[in-house]
Amino acid sequence: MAAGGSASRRAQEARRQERRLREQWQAARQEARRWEAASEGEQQVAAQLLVLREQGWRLLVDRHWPGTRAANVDMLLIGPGGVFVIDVKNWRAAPEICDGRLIAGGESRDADARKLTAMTRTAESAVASLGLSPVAVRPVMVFAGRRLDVALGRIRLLGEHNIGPALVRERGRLSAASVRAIADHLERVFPEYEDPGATPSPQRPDHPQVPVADGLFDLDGLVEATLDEARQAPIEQWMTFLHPDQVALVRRNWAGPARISGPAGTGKTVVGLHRAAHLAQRTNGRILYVTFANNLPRVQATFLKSMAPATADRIDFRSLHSWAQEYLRARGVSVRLDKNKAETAFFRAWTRAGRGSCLEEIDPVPHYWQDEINCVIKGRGITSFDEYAAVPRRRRRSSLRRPHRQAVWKLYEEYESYRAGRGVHDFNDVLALALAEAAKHSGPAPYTAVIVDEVQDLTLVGVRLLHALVGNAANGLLLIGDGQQAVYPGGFRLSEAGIDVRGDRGQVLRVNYRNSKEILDTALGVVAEDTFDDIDGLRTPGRRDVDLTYYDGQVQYVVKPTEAEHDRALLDALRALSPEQQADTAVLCPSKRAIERCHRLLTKEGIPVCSLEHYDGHPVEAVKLGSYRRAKGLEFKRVYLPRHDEGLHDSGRLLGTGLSDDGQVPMDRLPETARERAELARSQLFVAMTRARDVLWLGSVVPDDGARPSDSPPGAR
Ligand SMILES: Nc1ncnc2c1ncn2[C@@H]1O[C@H](COP(=O)(O)OP(=O)(O)OP(=O)(O)O)[C@@H](O)[C@H]1O
Repeated sequence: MAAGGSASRRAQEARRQERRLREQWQAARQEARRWEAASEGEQQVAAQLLVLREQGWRLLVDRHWPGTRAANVDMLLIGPGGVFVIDVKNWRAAPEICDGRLIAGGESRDADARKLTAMTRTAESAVASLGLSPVAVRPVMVFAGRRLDVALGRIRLLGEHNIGPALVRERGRLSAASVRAIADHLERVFPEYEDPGATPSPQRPDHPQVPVADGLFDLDGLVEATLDEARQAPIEQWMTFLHPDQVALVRRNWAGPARISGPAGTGKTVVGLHRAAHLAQRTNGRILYVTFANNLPRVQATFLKSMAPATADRIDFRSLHSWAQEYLRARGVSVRLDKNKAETAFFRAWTRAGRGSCLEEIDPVPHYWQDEINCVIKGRGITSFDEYAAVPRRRRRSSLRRPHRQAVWKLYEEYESYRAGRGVHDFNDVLALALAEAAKHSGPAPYTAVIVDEVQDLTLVGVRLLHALVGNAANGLLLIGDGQQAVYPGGFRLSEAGIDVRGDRGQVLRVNYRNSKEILDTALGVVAEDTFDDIDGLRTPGRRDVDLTYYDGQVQYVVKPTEAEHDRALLDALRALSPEQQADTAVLCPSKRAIERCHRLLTKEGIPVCSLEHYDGHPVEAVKLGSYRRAKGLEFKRVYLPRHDEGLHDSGRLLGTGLSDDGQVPMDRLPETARERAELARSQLFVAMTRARDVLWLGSVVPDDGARPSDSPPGAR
């Protein structure tokens, strides 16, 4: 279609809108004039808002504020954009914001702002029972006869002529049925106001006493806003409605650090995001929302911006290490993070102190010992051998006697000496330096609240660092995670970080909103035998009880005798998807090598690919491709796991031990470190599988003479 054609259609539509709005405006003016109780300013504002009624909004005027003896709420407006608590001001002087304070005519008007915020909390509580998140309830101060649009913390200050267009422009979050149900509910909770001291008015409702000004209606603004709104997609359901238990967590007052746990897909991140927005609405400070992974903060920031745009600029979404580096730089502490040089330092140390030592008898793979240094020694901030000799090595399977620990310590000291000699830091050093800096810091905390998502992936030092930023302040630290989804070696307990989340400060979510029974059962089957220790010290069986809400969804097993046939089946399945379907599809692989291979396959076939490293949550018409680890915290309608069971066999394979790599070696006969590796590989596969909403595609290569049964791949048994 030529551009001219669509421009003229748009102009026609705008003219139609304008006619309709003119008629609605006339009717609205008549109606507003009948409200004798309302002040002149209120009548004028009401007339502007009544026009919105034709667009699906409900306006409740002059309501009693429940819980008070005789206070009223000027207006409640409920529509596609949410619930708005409106206070109308007819001030002689123009409102101004100075240093975060509301001023008019040189006088502070903060009391008015506080009162409106308190009214909004009453409305929030009223709709929480319907599952409406506080992000959907917003306070608005409207100034009769003025034009303005500014924010004062959570409150939006709008001129009489700006309010209509501003509200129509809000992204659609409530359906017509929800608007009706919420408005009916609020009508009951906020009954009509009857002024106890008022003398009966002599005026008759149909005798207009207060003239409502003509010609001030912002027709152009409203037409433009209506057209804009029609172009916007509505936001996701979960960005407005939660389970009442989730809303309760979002709004809860915790006296100190708190924790939310629960199996995969139970809405932990959803609660975390709503909580971040809620805290940003209630305080003036900044909120830090941290995860271990680099890609997740971008996606979460995108979601939050759609969900609660007014709070977005006060919430920092960061990965822990990038945040820590920036924190150090801002304090003038020099950091020379160099992953490659640190890696070289380790291998030099291994050559000198590891190779040929008693460590090789336990596990000949240097990476196992590199993990020991990273996750156990440095990850826990251990600086003396005595400490290391006594430490419980959580989630590490090998039992190390004193001579082994001495050998590890020697390797650690060699590594540190090489690393320091090269003048570089590793990732653990960055966190340790930041922790030292945070411990020194006095004065106001840089953040009002810190929310940590996927906390099980952090090290003990990482958690201590984030705790140091807010201490035990009320509503300060919230830790969200699930020990079953730990994808890195090692571990810690919250008590070791000095964090106490006993009683109501440890909450568990149990309802899965993401996976169908078939998909979840398949995923749980992978980790069924793996009892895990969570960060609160609780031992939990691998197969957990989960309540399900989502029933559509299927697992597709594709078993082919050769790699070529397997790859062809994958490509055929992906090519059969429409571009919109591809946009909600992920291909996940256990290793970098497997990702590179898949990337070549897909691009050669002309299938558009977006690396998970670059995905930021905005829809892209391309298949997402990345590692199991990078898929953490994300979800897709369709998830493809090519050769999904190979990682399991590789991890069980024992280098130099003579054990077979066909996966048939009984688990209890595998050496401890191989069992640990296999367990970690299963956790990663579990995470990848639980990313699938509608379709989980599990590919396997089993040669015709293969030892493995062809109807049910091992990963799925
Ligand atoms: N109250 C709700 N109503 C409907 N859907 C919900 C609700 N809560 C969460 N969801 C849906 O469930 C999905 C999973 O939520 P979320 O990602 O927060 O779970 P999670 O527990 O953090 O998962 P994981 O630990 O596997 O990363 C969300 O994408 C959202 O679509």
